Amino acid sequence: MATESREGASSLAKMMTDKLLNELKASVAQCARAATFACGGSFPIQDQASQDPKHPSVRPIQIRYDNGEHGQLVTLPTNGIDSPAFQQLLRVCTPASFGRGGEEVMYEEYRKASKLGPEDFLTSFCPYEAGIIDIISQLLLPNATHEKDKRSVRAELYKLNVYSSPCGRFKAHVDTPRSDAQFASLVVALPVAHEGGELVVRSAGKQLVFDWSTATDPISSTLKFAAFYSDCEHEVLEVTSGHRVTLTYNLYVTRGNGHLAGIPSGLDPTQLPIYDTLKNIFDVPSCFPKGGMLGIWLTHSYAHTNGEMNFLPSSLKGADMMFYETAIALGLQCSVQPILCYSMYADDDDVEYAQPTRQGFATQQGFDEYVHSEGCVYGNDEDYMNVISEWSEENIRMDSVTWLNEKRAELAEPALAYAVFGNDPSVKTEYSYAVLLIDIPPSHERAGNYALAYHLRRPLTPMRRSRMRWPKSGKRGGVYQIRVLAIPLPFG
Ligand SMILES: O=C(O)CCC(=O)C(=O)O
Ligand SMILES: [Fe+2]
Repeated sequence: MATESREGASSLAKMMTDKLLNELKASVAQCARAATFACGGSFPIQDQASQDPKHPSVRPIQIRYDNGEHGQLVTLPTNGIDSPAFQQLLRVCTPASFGRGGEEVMYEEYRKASKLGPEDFLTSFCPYEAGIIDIISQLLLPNATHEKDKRSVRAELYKLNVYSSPCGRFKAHVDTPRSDAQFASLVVALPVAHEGGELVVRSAGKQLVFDWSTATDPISSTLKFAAFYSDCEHEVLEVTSGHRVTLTYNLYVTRGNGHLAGIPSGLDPTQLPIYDTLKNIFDVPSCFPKGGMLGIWLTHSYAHTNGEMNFLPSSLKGADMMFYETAIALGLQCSVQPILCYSMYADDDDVEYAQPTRQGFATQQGFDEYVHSEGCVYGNDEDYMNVISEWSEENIRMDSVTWLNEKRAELAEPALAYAVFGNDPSVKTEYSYAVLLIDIPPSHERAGNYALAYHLRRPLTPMRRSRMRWPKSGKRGGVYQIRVLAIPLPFG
């Protein structure tokens, strides 16, 4: 009888845990879907720019350039497309290339546009002054509230581009990041009459269309903009009439004091959509009574294998930042870690389908330095396992973590390179994924933690190292300068 009631209680606890975990998984999926990956807006153009926050406007935009003999000035929209100054601007622009496989190529089927580089022109337009950088900071770069060093956005003017009819276009692509600190791109559409040329931005199966055609605004007295994360695919559809003239900016995350962009961090983590769902797990003592580990595969790509530039967790974006903030607000220890999913026993799907964007850095550095400094190479399975295990301080098993979402193969980053010598000598690369691991304390340690934690804005529970040890960074004397936690993929 006693045994029966114990079994009954434990299956009830399991049902409860499953129910709460399913709610949490649905919430994680929902947050990732709803998370912002792009934003945009517009400003009327007036001779006197308005500082009124409810009705902001910008002044006409001046572009100064050199026609080879004299300095020239175009003011938009004042100088229409028939004006000599605008026509000359079109003539001094040169055909725009795009990057493919590490090379700059010209191929009009793919991209038909012309450009001026930032050394070839000056503009009076300033995205900071217009308030655009403030908007981007708030929507695309929320700060972690407990971090001392706040993050800011640095916008760097990249190009003036002209997409003209007929056939002006840029087919679907992902921008090449100019550095590991680049997290997004900004496009500002100048007031020049055109039709077509919509900018389509896609992320995780969702898409946003920014239609800046001036068909409904013939005098085109509006300035429009869009910003999107660097890992978003985007394209410029064909321009069907006129000229679509844009300024593009690369957006970098920098350390700032939180006020550079004029945005005090107004984020209240208890209002985040996932807060209540995660909190439910803690309120129920039968959920993870002895504690546990929750894992979330991060939903954006980060330069997480670059020890110097990754700025994690500060550079977390969108839904990832939301999960991190929520865990911290609940007083939980959590950590962003690279996880090396090595593929010795599993099939190589993850590696084959991965499309890493920063292959050069980690591969070259890892390989060269390993061979030179250690003077040895590895070729058989046993040695391969040695490399992997030397890299990780402690292997944890995948099944010791309760995963709340699926990993996306395209978010893998190259983490480890090594030489294989034999009949067919080659260099192999292993990839890692960035994950957020959240440590759940046993139920008797949980009560009341979150209220105090939210107040203090820092985790209260110490990380229980007996269960999981975090690799130290730069363990291999700076040879790799990246931290790796190796987890064997489950068989099959
Ligand atoms: O002009 C645009 O809207 C986007 C251009 C673009 O994708 C690029 O310059 O990489
Ligand atoms: Fe682009």
